[in-house]
Amino acid sequence: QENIINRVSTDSSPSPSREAEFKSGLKKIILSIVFGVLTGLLSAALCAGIVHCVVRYMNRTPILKGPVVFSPKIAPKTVQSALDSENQLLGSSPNGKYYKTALDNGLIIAVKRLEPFETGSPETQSKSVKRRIQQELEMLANLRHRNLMSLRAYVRDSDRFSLVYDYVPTGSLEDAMNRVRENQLQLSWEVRLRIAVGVIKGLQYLHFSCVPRILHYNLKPTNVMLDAEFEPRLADCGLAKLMPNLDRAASGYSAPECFQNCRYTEKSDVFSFGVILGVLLTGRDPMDPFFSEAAGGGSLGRWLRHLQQAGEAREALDKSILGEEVEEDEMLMAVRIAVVCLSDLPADRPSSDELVPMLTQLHSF
Ligand SMILES: Nc1ncnc2c1ncn2[C@@H]1O[C@H](COP(=O)(O)OP(=O)(O)OP(=O)(O)O)[C@@H](O)[C@H]1O
Repeated sequence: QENIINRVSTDSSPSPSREAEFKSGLKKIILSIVFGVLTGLLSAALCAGIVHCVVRYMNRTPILKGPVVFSPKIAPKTVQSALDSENQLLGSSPNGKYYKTALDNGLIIAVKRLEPFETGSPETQSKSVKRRIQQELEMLANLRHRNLMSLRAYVRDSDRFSLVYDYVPTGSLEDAMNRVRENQLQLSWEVRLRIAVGVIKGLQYLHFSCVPRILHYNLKPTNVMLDAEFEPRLADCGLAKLMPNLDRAASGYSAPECFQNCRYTEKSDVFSFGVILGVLLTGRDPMDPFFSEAAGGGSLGRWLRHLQQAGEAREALDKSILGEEVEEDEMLMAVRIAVVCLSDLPADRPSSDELVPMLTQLHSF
């Protein structure tokens, strides 16, 4: 009987060789499952990547040839022939030139011919630059606001873009202020305030109503067109982004941070607005050598701040707009607004959204 019990007990425990066989089989099964799952995941990721690339390739913006027109009044053929004909130069800068020209149907347009955007670059790189510029221009063409110039059309030559806008016979704020300085034009405080309000409303639209928000990058009186009623319309919105060699240094309208750390925000546009408001109030050109010699000097902003802190802000005002006491109080309040817009630190400047009520409610102070 003891023999039988011994035999049963040795039969029920697996022999060491069978146990090892079992373990190695289990290992193989687990490894096959892990390998299978990994291969499946890798193939799925590869397929997804290929599909993604194909979809992106199919959806990418085609590089367009010939004029792209956003206005029913303009026939593409007439734009090309107008560009090729003799045109009158309106303005010039390192970024490009503005020409006046007439279409076959009599419509007069202003054409900004941007400087070549890239030279000597590899073909693929220049194609991606062209695509990026086209996308930006399509977005700019969708902007609609009474205080913005609308992009009517654009044409791409081999290495440069020409942008078509309405021609504004009354010219820019710079043209108007030059005539004011030469006593050829009188601009009342009421009109100057209307110009300031229109400019800030245009900026507010770019900063707060556009998605993604748009920065002007180059706000100055040559880029503020005035219609016959002196309603301002901002020109060249967002174009500076398309100009890699943008030269702002000499303008007198750029915020200090643009030179110090090349950081441009919507508060940098607000600084430029502050200079424009200062120009409207004082009648002076910010590049006037007067500012390098003036007390507290160096710039229009520092001079205004110095006079305001000394309680002498009235001294800064353009003599040709002084008159009624109520209006002068508004002007003095506007000097304070200009000074805060011209703060050295962007965070100390108000936003364009805050400035609209500040300026439109000046009458109620
Ligand atoms: N749509 C327009 N209608 C009439 N005149 C225009 C128009 N656009 C521009 N101008 C004229 O062109 C001038 C501006 O030219 P331009 O933009 O080349 O100079 P800028 O503003 O100094 O340069 P940038 O904007 O490239 O820094 C304006 O002062 C105005 O006289």
